[in-house]
Amino acid sequence: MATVLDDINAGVWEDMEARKRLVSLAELKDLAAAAAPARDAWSALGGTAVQRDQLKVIAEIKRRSPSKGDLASIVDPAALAEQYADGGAAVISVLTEQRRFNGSLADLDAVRARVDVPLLRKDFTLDEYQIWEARAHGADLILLIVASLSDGQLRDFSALSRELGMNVLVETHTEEEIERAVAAEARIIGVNVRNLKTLDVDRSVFASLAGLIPAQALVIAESGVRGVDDVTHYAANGANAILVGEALVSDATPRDRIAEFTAAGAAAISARA
Ligand SMILES: O=P(O)(O)OC[C@@H](O)[C@@H](O)c1c[nH]c2ccccc12
Repeated sequence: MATVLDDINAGVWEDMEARKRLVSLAELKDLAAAAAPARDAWSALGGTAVQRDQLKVIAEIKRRSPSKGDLASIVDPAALAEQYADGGAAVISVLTEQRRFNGSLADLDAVRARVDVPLLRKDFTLDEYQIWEARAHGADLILLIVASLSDGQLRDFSALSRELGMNVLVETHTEEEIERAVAAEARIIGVNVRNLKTLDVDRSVFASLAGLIPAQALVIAESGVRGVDDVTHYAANGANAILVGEALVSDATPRDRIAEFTAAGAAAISARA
């Protein structure tokens, strides 16, 4: 039976085929070559040992989702990004998937023009075309979802991203997916507590899997942050960073929320040490 993820990926392919007819790979490569060099998301996320006592926040710009429906209209994504940056977000995630999340590359362009923090192009990466596209539009970090890719694709897509100066966030949801991420030499590994095949959220998945990730890698807790209790829970169980969407886009003062999450995370990490 087709999963939710299969359906999303099918739409992503169709939309990408349409974009390929408008912008050739050769044109994208020229745009990527002309873009300012990628920013260092690894360092921003505290990849250097010194900063591992902090909890970094990856703040996401997300209008809607298949699980929650409409979350926020976000007429001015750049203004939201500015609030995220002011609040101390280490990285800003911009959802560019159109059909289910109502995002676009135009959102990425608008955010890139406004803020200096590293940007994650958040999409369902299925083809190298999207990696060139990400770089051409100013992304510094891309998402690879293990459940959607073969081992060969994981390795090839990671290698291309690195050649373009970008980092890769490799997303997992099971023990086997973590093994595959590690085998592909992923340095930034996310555990999504939302199962993309069913959309069920189970926050306990993070605590049961985070310990399987090698110490050199950065561990990102993805999804399900409602407030400081969830932040504390993820930080206490080994997160170096959290990826937060809904709680920030539906908050009147996302800037303050990020500062609050950062403080709660640091407190939980010092209690764990
Ligand atoms: O809104 P939340 O529950 O804070 O979740 C954010 C982020 O983790 C979620 O948007 C996400 C995680 N992995 C993804 C892959 C594709 C699209 C979206 C996602």
